[in-house]
Amino acid sequence: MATRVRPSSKRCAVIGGSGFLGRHLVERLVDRGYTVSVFDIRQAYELPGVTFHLGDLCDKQALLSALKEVSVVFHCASPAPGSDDRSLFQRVNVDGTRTVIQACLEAGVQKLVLTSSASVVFEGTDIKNGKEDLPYAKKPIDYYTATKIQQEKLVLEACSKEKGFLTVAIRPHGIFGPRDPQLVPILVDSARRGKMKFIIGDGSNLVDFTYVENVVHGHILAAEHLKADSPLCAQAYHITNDEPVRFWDFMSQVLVGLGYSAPRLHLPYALVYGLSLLLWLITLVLRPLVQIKPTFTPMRVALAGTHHYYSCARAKQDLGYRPPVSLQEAITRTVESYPHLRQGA
Ligand SMILES: NC(=O)c1ccc[n+]([C@@H]2O[C@H](COP(=O)([O-])OP(=O)(O)OC[C@H]3O[C@@H](n4cnc5c(N)ncnc54)[C@H](O)[C@@H]3O)[C@@H](O)[C@H]2O)c1
Ligand SMILES: CC(C)=CCC[C@@H](C)[C@H]1CC[C@H]2C3=C(CC[C@]12C)[C@@]1(C)CC[C@H](O)[C@@H](C(=O)O)[C@@H]1CC3
Repeated sequence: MATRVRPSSKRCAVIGGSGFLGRHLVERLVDRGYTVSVFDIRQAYELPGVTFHLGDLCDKQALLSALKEVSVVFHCASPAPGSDDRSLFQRVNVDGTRTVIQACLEAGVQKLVLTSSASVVFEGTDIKNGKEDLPYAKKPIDYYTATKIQQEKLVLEACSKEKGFLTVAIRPHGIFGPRDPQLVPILVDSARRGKMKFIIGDGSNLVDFTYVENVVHGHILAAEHLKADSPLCAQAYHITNDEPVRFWDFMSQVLVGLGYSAPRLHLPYALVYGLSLLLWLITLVLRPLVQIKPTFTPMRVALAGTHHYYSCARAKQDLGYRPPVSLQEAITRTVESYPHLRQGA
């Protein structure tokens, strides 16, 4: 009978390790002495000591070959949140996560750390200092959020001390930093097309934007503190910068830092939200004839015009989490990392 080699606790796999968060996580894990395997549908870079396994996480056999002798799995793969492909979200975030859990159990993985999202409780209305015990959104604002909820439930329900398989979910919010393909590039694209002149609402709404290295720190703390006798088992943790900021001040700082004008004119929130819903309906009706990708989707407008910031007290207490990089330092580093997106570049 073959004996299963006990995996080293420093051998881990990052599913989605070619992505924005995944790559930062891989780099930090390597710095901390972990042996890292990346599993992704694409290879975005090379790094000494990191092995790449190309495959779709819905394919259990492909996953199994990447998880050999791995003790910790970080699952941070997802289709891009801006997509409106409902079946893709269902296939990857829900069915695929079931496959990831199954593969982890078969491969003898001991810990699974899921990158969830604070948006799992967001329904488009204000959240102020939200704690992890807020109920999941009953009317999720888009397919991305709906499937992130199902994904988180699957992973937390799979936690089993009897099976020696422990799970935890990290809920970051508004991740930004160098190489982010979303926030800064979409913002700059909107500014270049003259769409960033307006502030949606009165501009006083507070939100969390979280520096990518702080999010990585939260993931690694969670993996290292997750033990059978710890309070982490089957729990979700908000990881934020712990410095809520006015949405429009943050956007303005990034824009001005890159040489663009800050938005100044105010538009009523209800009007812009209504228009974004109307536009979304029109794009749905016209989809068989023409593909339109609106900049101001109902989700983005809701995020831009409401309060949504979260307490990370639970992470502070159970993980000893403190954000290593302050918001100001994070904005400076981020702006400096995008010379190609500067005005006139
Ligand atoms: N960016 C944010 O603001 C934010 C905030 C909260 C939570 N999250 C979560 O963090 C995680 C990482 O987000 P990101 O911003 O780095 O996204 P990203 O798009 O940069 O990375 C996702 C990675 O997953 C891979 N992937 C997608 N489908 C796959 C599949 N079927 N099989 C294998 N790999 C697949 C992609 O190729 C990509 O490399 C996601 O789970 C996302 O829901 C992101
Ligand atoms: C309306 C406007 C000014 C648009 C430009 C910036 C947006 C592209 C950007 C602002 C807040 C961002 C955000 C996300 C995507 C990009 C933004 C809408 C997420 C929806 C990405 C997916 C994550 O899970 C969400 C989270 O909970 O952290 C993000 C929330 C903030």
